[in-house]
Formats: sequence, structure tokens, C-alpha cells
Amino acid sequence: MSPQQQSIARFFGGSAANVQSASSSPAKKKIKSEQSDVVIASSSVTPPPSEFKDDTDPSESEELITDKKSNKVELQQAEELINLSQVEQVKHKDEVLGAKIPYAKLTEIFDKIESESSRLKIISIVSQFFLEILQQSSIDKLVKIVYLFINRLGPDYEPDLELGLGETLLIKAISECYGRPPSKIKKDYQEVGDLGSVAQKSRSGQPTMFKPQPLDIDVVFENLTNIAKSTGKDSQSKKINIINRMLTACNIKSNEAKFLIRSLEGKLRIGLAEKTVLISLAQAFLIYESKSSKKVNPERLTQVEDIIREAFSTIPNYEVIITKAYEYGIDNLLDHCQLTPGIPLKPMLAKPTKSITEVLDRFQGEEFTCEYKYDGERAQVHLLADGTIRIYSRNSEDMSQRYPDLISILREVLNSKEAGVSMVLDCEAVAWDRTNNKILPFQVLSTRKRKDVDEKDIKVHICLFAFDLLYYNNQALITKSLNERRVIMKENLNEIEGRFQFATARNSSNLDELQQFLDQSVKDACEGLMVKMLNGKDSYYEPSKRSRNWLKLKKDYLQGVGDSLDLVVIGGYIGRGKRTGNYGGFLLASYNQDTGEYETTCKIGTGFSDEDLSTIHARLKPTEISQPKSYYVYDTNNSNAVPDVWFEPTIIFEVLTADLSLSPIYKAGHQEYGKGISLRFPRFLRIRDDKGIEDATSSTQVSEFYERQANVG
Ligand SMILES: Nc1ncnc2c1ncn2[C@@H]1O[C@H](COP(=O)(O)OP(=O)(O)OP(=O)(O)O)[C@@H](O)[C@H]1O
Repeated sequence: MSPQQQSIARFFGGSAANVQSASSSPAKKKIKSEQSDVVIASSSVTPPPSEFKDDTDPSESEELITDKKSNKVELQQAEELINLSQVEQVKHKDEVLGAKIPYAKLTEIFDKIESESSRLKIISIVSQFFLEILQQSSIDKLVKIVYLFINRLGPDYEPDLELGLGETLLIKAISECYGRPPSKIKKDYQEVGDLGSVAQKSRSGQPTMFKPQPLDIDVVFENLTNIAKSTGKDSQSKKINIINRMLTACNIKSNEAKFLIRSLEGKLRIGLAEKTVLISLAQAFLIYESKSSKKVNPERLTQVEDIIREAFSTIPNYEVIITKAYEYGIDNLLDHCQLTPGIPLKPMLAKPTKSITEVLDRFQGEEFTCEYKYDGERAQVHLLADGTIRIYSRNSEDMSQRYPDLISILREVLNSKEAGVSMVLDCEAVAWDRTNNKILPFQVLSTRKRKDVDEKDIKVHICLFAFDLLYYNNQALITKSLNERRVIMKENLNEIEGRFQFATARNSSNLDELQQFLDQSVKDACEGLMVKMLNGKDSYYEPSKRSRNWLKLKKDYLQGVGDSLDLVVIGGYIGRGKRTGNYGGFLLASYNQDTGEYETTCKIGTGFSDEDLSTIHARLKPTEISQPKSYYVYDTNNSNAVPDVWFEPTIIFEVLTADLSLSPIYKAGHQEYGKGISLRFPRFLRIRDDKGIEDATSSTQVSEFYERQANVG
């Protein structure tokens, strides 16, 4: 047991929380309470569908040793686990269609995962659960369950669907609902470090006059959505009201209150990342389709995982993926998940390199092209057939309101196009000096307002540099070569100097010419070069992939590890001397994409201007929390690695490092090396507002940097 788990066990009187499967499920009809935003279940009680009797516990199967590096072993083990689950295929669509799924069933699964450390077993538990839902044909419920697993309420590109309520509001809600003073709740929270467990204990201690009506998946999902969407003057009390009603409805013997509060906080902290959810979904569909779990071919499993991943990177929407996979079958999924204007695809990413020779080694004998690497913000431009223009960030966020000037520029560019043309363009939006006709540094772009932007007030102008065309006139181009995509882009769009231009490019494999081009790019205020495969299959656009077919060569980082790192700020150190009143330094972490944890990787205090420090202080102060999150991995015994204050994970710093070394204190990649990897002489470059917290440099990437350095250096 981790110290956190031990503490929680103590808190519950020495034993784990009494988790009990829901013994009754809510009735068919969902009604709205007098507060129209609050959804509650009706009172009649029907027995749960028999499939929800949990008679298979894959976690009881033999202990498996996970060797992360050996795919083959993983596949064999996965196969064994699937066989162990002995799933019986039962299709009884008509009988159970529309039946409610108790929320307690879901939280029971959460609990199992929380106490499980083997990733394969976790996948088995999750896929088994997904399979049960699939077998009932409850597709809409499966979609909601998947979102509840990843703590979202819809696709990334849909606004206002994020949870992540602050401690203060949740403490208030728990206090009001369970009639305990906030001071007591805070004290308990300080003791166990998990507000969910505090809510659970408070719930258990509260006698109920009447049997509460059970929560089900639909009710919880709808209430959470109402909370996320609630804005404006009365939103605080509205949210508390909805939370109160749900907390009251939580079953006293289940662990619903615990996970409900964690979902409201925006993090389930059960050691489950989105990547694992996708894999589990693939396994569930595979078993569902094969009709028998007796023998699952590991290669077929990998194939299905790839299909689901590819479909998701083109259409990052679980509702579409799950519905289409169910309707048309996995093997036809990609045909039904084609790139669609209006739905941002996950952008292709590049691998870092440290020198031109490394680039030449990689592309030896292949035709490649170099483009300027512009230093601005990635902008995925979508033109819909009805003439609507949308701009999406690297993170799939809709930025159309933030760039009204860009919309005007695009209107000008697209003016001559016939009606009905649709397209998707990959570009970089860069700050532009209209007087001297030149690119301005990223720092200037970052001074633009991010909200309520009125075109006539804009002082920092933009030039959009287009480097790829992914869709044109009802046709996805991502499986054409880059060369062909470029030709179509240039044939169909016209440049307007200083407003819309194509990325400056050169096709050469001569070392001196490349060096000159790299130097020129820096003189022209770019970061360096992007080097891309030009022809053949390897030049296809690979959504969401950090591909070897795109390399980045950043002039400033050739002396370091080849790239900057984007790390999450999880702690702060009180500033002294000149820094009094601000934080003087910060504790940074990488994101572990397998476990969903943040692993410490360095303490940083260099590279900040006074202005940076006060901006950062203003942003981080409201995110201070009294306890480290249970998903922060740090060395509790070393005072150097324990900051003065902890933060909610909200901000990413882009950081430069001299090199990486194994460390006894820090934790990035510790599962792989026994020790963590830390940054030496880290220096702050900037805040990365265009990256979501889970887009931070992953612990796997930190390991890759470390290994490349060991090999190259
Ligand atoms: N010609 C170009 N082709 C592709 N990307 C470009 C180009 N010019 C600028 N870029 C930008 O460079 C980014 C990739 O490199 P960079 O390392 O700066 O980004 P990052 O967000 O820190 O890292 P990553 O995207 O690799 O996680 C792209 O996401 C894009 O915004």
C-alpha cells in the first residue's frame, strides 16, 4: 500500500471502504426536480440486469510480470487474461435496451482499478466492463462511461465540458450536504489528502431518514454536464445545489460519494490514463465481435488497437468511434471515420534532432524537404462547405473567437473560391510587423488577448504560414504524399504577403546548403527547420503521431538535448530577497501516460524575469492546495523535492536543459530505471498556454531524451 492508501485505510478505521455492489437499480423513468438543472431518478425500484452481477474477477488471475519493453510478452499475457475472463457472449438487445446502469457498478470498477497495479489486469477489468455494456447494446451508455473514465463529458473540441471544480466549492458542498462544519472537512482532508474519501466518510456517518434513490450513469452524466455548463452570477449556488442532491443520493454502503467528488475535481486518480481506456475499448470490441473469448490472436488484437487509435486521431470523438464500430464492425471503422471539416484531427508531431548530420543519417537515400519552423501558435484551419471558418489549436480548442483577424484574412484568401468548397489546412499563426514586413518573436504573439477579442482593437497582427493541406473539396488528402498535398495547396490558394503565406521550403540533401538554410531561418526569426519526408507512404500525414518522418531541428537547442521540454508546475518555493512576495522557484513534473500520474523531474529557479515571476504568481496563487495530489509522484523523504506549496496542475513551463541525469530524488521514468531522470541546469523559457496539462512532455519522452543523449553524446 502507498502511504496515501495507508492513510486512507487508517482514516476509514483500519479497513478499506466498504464497497458493495448496488443491490438495486433505479427505475426506468428519469425526472427533473424542481431545479431544472438537477436530474434525479424516480423512486420505483427494479432489480438490476443480471449481467451486472460481477462474477468474474480478472484481478484474481495469476500474477503477471509486466515487461514494458517486450511487446510480445505483453501480448501473450493479454491473451491469457482475455482467456481467463471466459466471457460468454450473450446478445439480448431487446430485453435490456434502455436499462439503467447503476453508478455504484461503475464506482466499484473504479475501486478495483485503484487497488490494482498491473496495467494488463487494469486493461482486463476495464475491457470486461465495456464488453458487458456492449453486449447489452447500450451504446449511448458506453459512450458516457468512457467519458466518465477519462473525466470528460464530450470531445475536446466542444467547449465548456470540463470539470475541475476547486477545493473550496467542493468542501462547501460536502459540508452543506452532510451537515459537517467546513473546518472539520478541511482537517480530515489534510489528514488523508483526498477529498473524495472525506466525502465518503462524511456520507457513511450521516444517518438517512429515507432510502435515497440510487444514482445511475445517465443521471450522473447529465448532472455533471449541467455543472460544467453552468456559468454566470448564480452558477456557484447552482453547482452546489446539484452536487448536494447527488451526494444525498449516494448509496451509504457504496463508494459513490468518493468517486463523485473526484470526478468533480476533474481527476479520478485511479492510475488510469486515456491511452489505457482506448486499448480496453479495442479489446472489448474484439471479444464482442469474435463472439468467443476462447482464443484471441495477439496480432489481431494489436491490429484492432491500431484501428481504434487511428480512427480516434482522425475523429477524436468517442461517440462517433463507438457508434460506428458497433454499427459497421471494427474492420470497417476507418471507412466511417474519415477526416471531416469541422472536427479537428489530432495534429502530426515531430521528433527532435540534435544536428544536421543526424537528419541526414535518418533520411539517407530518401527525398526530403526542409521548411522554416515558425515560432507562433499552431492553427488548424477548417473551411466548411457552408462557408463557416473555424480555427483549432494544437490542443483541438476552438480559437475562432480569439483570432477574428485571422478569419478576415482567410475570407480574403478564400474569396475567389466557388461556394461549397471545404478544406482543412495545417498552419502556424505568427506575429507580424506590418511596418517592416517581418516576423515578430513568439513573445509578442503571447501578448495578444485570449478572450473577448475585438478585431478593431488588435495591435499585434498575424501572418498565417500554411505548411500542409489535409482535405480539399470533399476529399481527405492525408494518404497522398506531402509533395502532392503541397501541389494541391499551392494550385488552389493564393498568398497575400504578410497575411497568408506558404511555409518557406527547400528540397536539398547537401549539408552546406542545409546549414545555410538553417542559419537563414534563424535570421528570419524562426526557430530552425522542420525536415519532412517528401514522397511515398512515409510522407503521408500521420494524425496524432510523433513521427520519424517529421524531424525538428531547433537552432537554440543543438547544444542541449535537442529540444525543450514542456513540464507541469506542481509545486512552488517561497521567494526570498528580490523574489519576496513571489514564488522563487518551482517543482516540475512530466506526465506518465500509462498511469496518469505526474512524476517530478526538477526544481527550477532560473530564466525568470521579475515580470514573469509576478505573472506566474498571480496565476498560480489561486491554484494553491493544502495537500499534494495523490497522483503526484515525488520523494517524500527528501526536503529538496518537497516544495513549500503545492498547486493544482494547471500550467506548463517550456524549459531548456543542459542535459539529463539519473537522480535519487526525482521520479520521471522511475519505473523503468529504478531511479528517476532529472534535468540539469533547467532554465525557464515560457508558459505554454497552447498545451493541455496531459500534453506535457511524457515520462516516456523524458526517457527517450535520456537514452538518445546516452547514445549520441
Ligand atoms: N513548417 C512547419 N511544419 C510543421 N510544424 C511547424 C512548422 N513551423 C512551425 N511549426 C510548429 O512547430 C511545432 C512542433 O514543434 P515544437 O517542438 O515547437 O512544438 P511543441 O508543441 O513544443 O512540441 P511538440 O508539438 O513536438 O509536442 C508544431 O506543432 C507547429 O506548431
